[in-house]
Amino acid sequence: MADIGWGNLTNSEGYGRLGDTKDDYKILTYDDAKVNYSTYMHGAHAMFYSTHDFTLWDLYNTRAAILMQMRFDGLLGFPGGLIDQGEEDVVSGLNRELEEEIGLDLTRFCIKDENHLVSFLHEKKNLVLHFYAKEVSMIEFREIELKSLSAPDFGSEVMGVIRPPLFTMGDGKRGLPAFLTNSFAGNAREELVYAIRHLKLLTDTDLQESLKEFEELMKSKNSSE
Ligand SMILES: O=c1[nH]cnc2c1ncn2[C@@H]1O[C@H](COP(=O)(O)OP(=O)(O)O)[C@@H](O)[C@H]1O
Repeated sequence: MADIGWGNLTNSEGYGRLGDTKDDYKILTYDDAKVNYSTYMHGAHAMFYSTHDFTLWDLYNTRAAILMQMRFDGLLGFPGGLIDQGEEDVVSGLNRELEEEIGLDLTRFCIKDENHLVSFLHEKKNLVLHFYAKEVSMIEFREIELKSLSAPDFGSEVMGVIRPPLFTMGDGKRGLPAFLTNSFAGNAREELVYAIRHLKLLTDTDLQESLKEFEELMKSKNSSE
């Protein structure tokens, strides 16, 4: 394919380059990230979720609705992005991205520091990624989801919102294990798993089993390529 270059993306495309491994990301405290890594590029993403008790086909408890998105680049991720230089702070930058990407009503659902869940350092990319999670009611979740269709970035930077399945089907593979084999932006997969574990959206045993099946699926996927 002809090299069409990066144009306006030249200065930021390196942050999203593929090939990261799980080990490239180290957990940092929020304070450490802000105080000791202030010269690094910072990015922030948010997970809106609502627990619910719906059982699909009288079989699978869906447990929680989580909002993720299909991005312009074919990767799955959470809404958010890089914090522009000159932006007051990380959450202000994140809320700006959320308004653009999912049309979030900031008067009701804006992200605050207290929603911070975890931060990661990618030393080689000089990048710090912050991750936030906000619980809303199921009615509010539906409202956020529907409003995303009329967000400024819908259809261009964001191709649609999706909900990851949290259950595992009878074959032990389809459902969450298969979902996790998709391609994710940055460390969005690890963030999703971290949130499921720390917000106790699945039991430790169920999550461990899903992760084991996911590893198996990845092995067979890689060996068939
Ligand atoms: O959901 C996510 N979780 C964690 N990292 C992500 C997620 N989405 C994108 N990234 C990473 O965050 C950085 C910023 O990418 P993003 O495309 O969100 O920002 P931008 O729209 O401001 O360029 C890149 O390193 C990308 O790989």
